[in-house]
Amino acid sequence: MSVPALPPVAAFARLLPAADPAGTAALAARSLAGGLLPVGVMLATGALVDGVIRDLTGPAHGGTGGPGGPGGLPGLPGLLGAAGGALLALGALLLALQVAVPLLDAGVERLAHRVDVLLRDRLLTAVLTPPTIAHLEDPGLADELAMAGTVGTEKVQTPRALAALAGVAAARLLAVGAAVTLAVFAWWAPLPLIAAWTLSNVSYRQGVERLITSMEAATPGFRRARYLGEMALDGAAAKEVRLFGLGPWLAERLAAHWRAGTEQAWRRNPAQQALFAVSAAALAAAHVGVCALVALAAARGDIGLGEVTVYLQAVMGMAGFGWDPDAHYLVRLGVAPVPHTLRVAEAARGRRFALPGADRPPPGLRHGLELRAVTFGYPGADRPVLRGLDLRVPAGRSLAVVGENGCGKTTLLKLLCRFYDPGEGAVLADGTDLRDLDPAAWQRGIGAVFQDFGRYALPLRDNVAFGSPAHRADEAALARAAERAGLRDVLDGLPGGWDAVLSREFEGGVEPSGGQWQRIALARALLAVHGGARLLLLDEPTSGLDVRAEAAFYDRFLELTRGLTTVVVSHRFATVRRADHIVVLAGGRVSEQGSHAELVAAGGRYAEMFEAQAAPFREAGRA
Ligand SMILES: Nc1ncnc2c1ncn2[C@@H]1O[C@H](COP(=O)(O)OP(=O)(O)OP(=O)(O)O)[C@@H](O)[C@H]1O
Repeated sequence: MSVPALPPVAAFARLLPAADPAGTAALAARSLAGGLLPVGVMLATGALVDGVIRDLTGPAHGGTGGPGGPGGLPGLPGLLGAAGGALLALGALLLALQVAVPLLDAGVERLAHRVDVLLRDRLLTAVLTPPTIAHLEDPGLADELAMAGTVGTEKVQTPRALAALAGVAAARLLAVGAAVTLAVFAWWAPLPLIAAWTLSNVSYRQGVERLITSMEAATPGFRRARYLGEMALDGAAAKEVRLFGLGPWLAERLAAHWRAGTEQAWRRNPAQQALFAVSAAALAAAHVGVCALVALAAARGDIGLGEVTVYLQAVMGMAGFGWDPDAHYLVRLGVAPVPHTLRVAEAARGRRFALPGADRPPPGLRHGLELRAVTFGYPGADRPVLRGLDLRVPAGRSLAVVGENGCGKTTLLKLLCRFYDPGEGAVLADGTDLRDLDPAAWQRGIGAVFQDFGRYALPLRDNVAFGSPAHRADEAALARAAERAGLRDVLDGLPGGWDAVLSREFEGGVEPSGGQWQRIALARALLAVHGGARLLLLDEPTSGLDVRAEAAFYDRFLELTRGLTTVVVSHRFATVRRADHIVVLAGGRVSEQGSHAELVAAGGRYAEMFEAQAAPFREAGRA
């Protein structure tokens, strides 16, 4: 089922009651008050003018002749005079406008924030829902996500849009009241004004729609521009930007992307300009015509001054049928992201929320893992990375995967995590296809250190405890994970200990070195194991470690992985050779497998790679 393609304003309006029923009622009341009270003000002004004239001209002219008119007890209007009654009514209406509207505005503002939260929540749920991550690498989704938060270069502000919407709704209501009032003068009098305002609406609406559509079409370019802008600010890129003199290139590319994105949006549109001119002429003619008729009727004595006042105000009030450039633009801009959010949410609907809850026990792994005839290619790629791969990973044993750059080692680990599903074949855990398991529970049962592991600008405690949030306060478990990951020295040197924030971007924060970060990631994976994970995945776990730390790691490799089903990807044979079983990946399949000794003896690709790494050390030893 697809999202019914409601116009953006309608789609937005439909969300309001779900976000905050009371706030929606406040919005409706605010619109009613803002629309109807001014109609009352308009009528009361007419009555006031009439009243003043009657009071001044006395009973002979049909007036009350002032307070306590002739004969009998005066009523309140009598006491005050006709003008006094109208003045009272006018005062009451103006007071109501002054008090009710700001009061209701508070409710509207709360509604705006709740809608914001609702939209964000839907987006977040939609993005986190799939257990796999392929969707996050889809440029189409990245564009939708960008448009769900911004229109072109403008960040969307729901509160401003909603306040503008209340204003537009009130203006429309006032316009209806004004049209009805003017129809009392002549039933057809509102018609030319409605027609002219509608024409002007069309011309403005076309312009804004064109602007928003072209801004949306330019989103991929704006995303690139934003990326370049972030590059200029990003600490990691800052070094190379300076070293390689990339500044002018960055500035030029950034400007080019902005230009390309905005050019289309602001291009002149002669058809729209012509429509705009015609609507302006129609508006002028309609106003002059209707006002002239009102004046003529007054000159003939058909209507009094009070009526003239009311009808002229009604003519002005009918502007609410037209286009308020500021308010309408704000509304349209504010609701523009809604269809994108709904589309992203719709695409994810029906799949259960997949974030593994920390309280959910990870499943055991008793027999092991198997990849059966797995063929897998990344979405959009023209060639598969893995082609009919068969591989067994016995439970409780360690498996090392080696192979040339780009042969698919990391991809294999990602399939084991079910970040992607294979195109053909299956990944099985204890004989069950991963697709038939609860993805959240499965992922919860894995401790992993990827090459691009997370470096969180948070306290060290959180950086490690993310592996098993249930053990966040378990000092002994944290200390053991730190110890086993070789983090003890790092910890001793940190001024804040476990509470030191790992980023110089925050006051008092520290910046760990590359190798220290790697040990932190390892500690996190080991804490996950402590929390019950039964599968440990290590992707180049020692690439950032110094010689001593690396030696300590592989000395402890057997201890770290004992009893655990472990898959380690590494180019370092010092680590690889300690695994129970080793496979060489080539051409998307396992090309060789066995123990280190068996593979060296076989004299194949593994032996070649091992020799290439060992030879320089042997020669250095001889020298
Ligand atoms: N997210 C992705 N989307 C598209 N292609 C990808 C993605 N990740 C990796 N690839 C491609 O898949 C192939 C295998 O990548 P993978 O990272 O699995 O190789 P690897 O054996 O781990 O390499 P290395 O030894 O360099 O770490 C490469 O050609 C790579 O370009």
